Amino acid sequence: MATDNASSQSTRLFTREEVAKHNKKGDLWIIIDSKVFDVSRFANLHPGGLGVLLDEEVAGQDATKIFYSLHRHEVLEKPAYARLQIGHLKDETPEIVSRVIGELSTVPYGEPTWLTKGYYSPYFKDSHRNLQKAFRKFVDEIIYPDAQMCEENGKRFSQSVVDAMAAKNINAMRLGPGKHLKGLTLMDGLVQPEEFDYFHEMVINQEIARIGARGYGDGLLAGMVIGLPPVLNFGSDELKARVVPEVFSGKKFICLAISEAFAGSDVAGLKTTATKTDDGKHWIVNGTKKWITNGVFADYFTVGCRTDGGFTVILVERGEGVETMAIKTSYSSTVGTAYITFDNVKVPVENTLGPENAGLLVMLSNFNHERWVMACSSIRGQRAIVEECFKWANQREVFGRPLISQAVIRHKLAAMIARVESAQAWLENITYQMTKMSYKQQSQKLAGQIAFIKMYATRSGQETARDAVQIFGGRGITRTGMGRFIEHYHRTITFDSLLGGAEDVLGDLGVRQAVKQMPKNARL
Ligand code: HEM
Repeated sequence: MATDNASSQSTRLFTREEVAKHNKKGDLWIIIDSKVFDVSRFANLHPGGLGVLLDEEVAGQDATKIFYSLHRHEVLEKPAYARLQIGHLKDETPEIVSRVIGELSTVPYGEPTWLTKGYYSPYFKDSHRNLQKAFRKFVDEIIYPDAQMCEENGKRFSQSVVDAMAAKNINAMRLGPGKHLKGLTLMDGLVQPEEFDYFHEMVINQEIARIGARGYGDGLLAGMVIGLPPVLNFGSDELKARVVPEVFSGKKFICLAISEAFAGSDVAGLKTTATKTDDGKHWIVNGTKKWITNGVFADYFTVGCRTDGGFTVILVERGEGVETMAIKTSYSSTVGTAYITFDNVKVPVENTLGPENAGLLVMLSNFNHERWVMACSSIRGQRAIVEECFKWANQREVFGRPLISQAVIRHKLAAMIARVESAQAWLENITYQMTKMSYKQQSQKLAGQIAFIKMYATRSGQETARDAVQIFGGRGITRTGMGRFIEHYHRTITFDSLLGGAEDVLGDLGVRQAVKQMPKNARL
């Protein structure tokens, strides 16, 4: 994503006849979208080989069509390649535009309806639209380049990105509406803390999901999104006053440490223990945790522990007895997914989150919001894949015709569009309900709906991933080039389907919730 810098490279003007004279090894020009490139020296270095550039339909010719069937437009935006442009054709102007930072996509279904020109929505007000506009620019400019780099090199986000987010209080907004926003200037004052609602939060979640870097998306403080709420909602005032500002400002990192090799969705089966010292002033925590997002670099761990009378949540600080090791998963190590061991870790009892032995409640109270956040991101990630497929199907030619002219491809696109549109519409409805309900009402009335939408979002995402690979063919399983976002999505969508509860567990939860509401007198 960048501005169209190639077209400003040179103002030299050529005719097609002039370009055609440069058609041999050592003197080789080509035309791409009315821009003239001198590839004489580059040809030997061309990743696709020299031979293809010497083809009589390419050398000295207009190679626009063939170029775009083999390369993403971003290739021409890379400085190393952009500088091959020596001018452009007289009386012709480029047709293909680069994606401009911060702008909306004009590809059909590339944006949800509320962001598509000519459509309406009852949910989004000016403050949502203003936030979306400013935040998209922020994501394109600051987060996207870092995401692409880190996803590749496996390192965690650059601190400058987190600092920039903190300066606009984006980290605080990711925790949703609530008292924690009081007195903060949100996105340079675009939204007032008291008007910030779940639709604003949806905007933040969905814009971040556009970066096409699933691992980095989780690496960028997903641990805070799930690990800090128990501190905010159940921590003592002293604990909150110390920990929350450190985390919001990006100076310290936090993660949620519940799942273990012994138990995942089955919270009651956890084995990590916390026992009180004789003087009652400390907990001694022992055990292991697995698949902990951001655990590798976390300073704080919101840990689910077995205690004498049940289950208690305790905030453990990195220190003696805490070891974290990176787990290699199928997304990149930029996430900081950890295996954690707690070996006789001494924690002040003041770090207990919520009442002793009421830890299940502490955890459950967070699950709905966490799953809703995941649904927001997953649905937006799915839409980005629909856009990729739509573009590819239009620009790719097979058997002399665009791919989109094949009924089987249109059929796949139809199913993809229907899935993402229905998921987004359902999500907006649930979000609207959330804006009208207290947290308690949400737990009573929306736990099932949220479980279902999370299940539907990730199940439909996996179908879309499979269809997208079929549309892209070999490119859909290749990490670089045309299909790189498809390959990435196909590899990482499985994460969405497991985090926050596996699909079957969520589906079952939703039905069990509904059974509880079943009227006793209902009969066929
Ligand atoms: C300024 C002109 C060009 C530049 C800068 C360029 C650059 C590249 C780059 C960076 C790749 C690696 C794959 C990727 O990152 O997408 C590539 C692959 C390739 N290029 Fe080019 N290219 C140019 C023109 C052409 C033209 C005109 C053809 C016409 C046949 C061509 C044919 C290929 C082929 C066949 C591949 C391999 C594609 C694959 O593995 O799927 N390139 N090119």
